[in-house]
Amino acid sequence: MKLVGLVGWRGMVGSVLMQRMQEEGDFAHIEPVFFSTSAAGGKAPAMAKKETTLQNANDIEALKRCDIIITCQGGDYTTEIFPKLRASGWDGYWIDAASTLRMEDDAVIILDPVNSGVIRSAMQKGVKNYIGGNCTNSILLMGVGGLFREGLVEWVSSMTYQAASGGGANHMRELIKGMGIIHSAVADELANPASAILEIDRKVAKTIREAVPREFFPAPLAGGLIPWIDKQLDNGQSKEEWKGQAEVNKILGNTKAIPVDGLCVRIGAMRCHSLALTLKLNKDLPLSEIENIIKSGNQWVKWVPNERSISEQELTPASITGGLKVGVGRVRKLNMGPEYVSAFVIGDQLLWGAAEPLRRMLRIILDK
Ligand SMILES: NC(=O)C1=CN([C@@H]2O[C@H](COP(=O)(O)OP(=O)(O)OC[C@H]3O[C@@H](n4cnc5c(N)ncnc54)[C@H](OP(=O)(O)O)[C@@H]3O)[C@@H](O)[C@H]2O)C=CC1
Ligand SMILES: N[C@@H](CC(=O)OP(=O)(O)O)C(=O)O
Repeated sequence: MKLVGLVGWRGMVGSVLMQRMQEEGDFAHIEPVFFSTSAAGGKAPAMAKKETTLQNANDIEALKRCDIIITCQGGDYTTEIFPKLRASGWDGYWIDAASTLRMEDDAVIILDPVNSGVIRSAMQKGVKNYIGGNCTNSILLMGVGGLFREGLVEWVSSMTYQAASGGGANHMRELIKGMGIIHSAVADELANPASAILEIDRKVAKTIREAVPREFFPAPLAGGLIPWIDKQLDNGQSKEEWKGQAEVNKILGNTKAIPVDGLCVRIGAMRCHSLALTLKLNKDLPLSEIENIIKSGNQWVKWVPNERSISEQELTPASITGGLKVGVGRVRKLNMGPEYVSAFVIGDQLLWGAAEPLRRMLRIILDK
């Protein structure tokens, strides 16, 4: 059995990964070795088999024993450890959730329901570095990958609504704390149906400005939004916006880049990212054909007809969170012309956006 090193397993992405690996029986096919940057020598989690002690995640010799390493420890860890590990002569498979290596020539961005051809051809060529994509891009392609597969997309504008979980566990906690603080500020007035709504609104606005915590987010997210995600680039894009075109085209293995651009916005959802898309197709296709192509993208597409009631119920974080289905709806022709099509895509960013492609890559390697 292959020795598989697991680094970052107790973090937020890592915990979702462990949960999914248990659900899918992945541990039956591997000999796991659990690593930690903070608790080496401690007890490994219950999924451990022979190796029940936590190994030091910074110990190159310990890592070198592994045939495959999966890490969700983050970009700093990858930057520090990966070059040393390769320099030591380690030739195993490196599967990583962090963005550090995504755009390297010797790395493939993994999203096998969309790019299994790219992955398999890289494996044949001996590529050993397989990196999970940015959550927003993975959800975009899980949703409307069928249109890209058919070569129909001339360009796409992607306006995003991204959940707090994209920042990490502390960001999710800050969002909930903020919601509680806002409620507490007007709990008495809310309990009284006769209280004046403008007074409630005044108190809420003051609370959002002055009392909602902003230790992790740069501005209050509860009751608000933040129209910037990640670093600022010289061309005015945020780094998150830049990743759209760079990663989507790399995932698809395109030689000629399809333009992908838009604004990325943080909203007060917990772990579902949503995207409002404008797609310019290179043909005027009937909507029924567009629907069939989108549905044929992969088995996780949850098609939602463009009708009010079902869209309100099914294309929401409440409906999508915690599951692998990626909702696609609001598909219609836009006033700009018959080739311009809208779509709303929504997915759990910790599943397809982070953990799921990693465990599926492990199975691809094990099955090869
Ligand atoms: N959040 C997201 O949406 C996405 C994240 N990623 C990538 O995954 C990486 C990991 O993200 P994420 O899982 O959110 O990071 P976390 O901060 O939740 O976890 C990272 C590590 O922090 C350490 N840690 C310290 N304190 C705690 C604690 N109280 N509970 C759990 N772990 C703790 C753990 O390492 P140890 O056990 O060694 O101490 C853990 O493995 C990111 O840096 C990013 O590169 C990729 C796609 C999406
Ligand atoms: N930046 C994403 C989450 C993330 O970790 O992305 P990446 O893996 O590209 O750094 C968000 O905030 O929603």
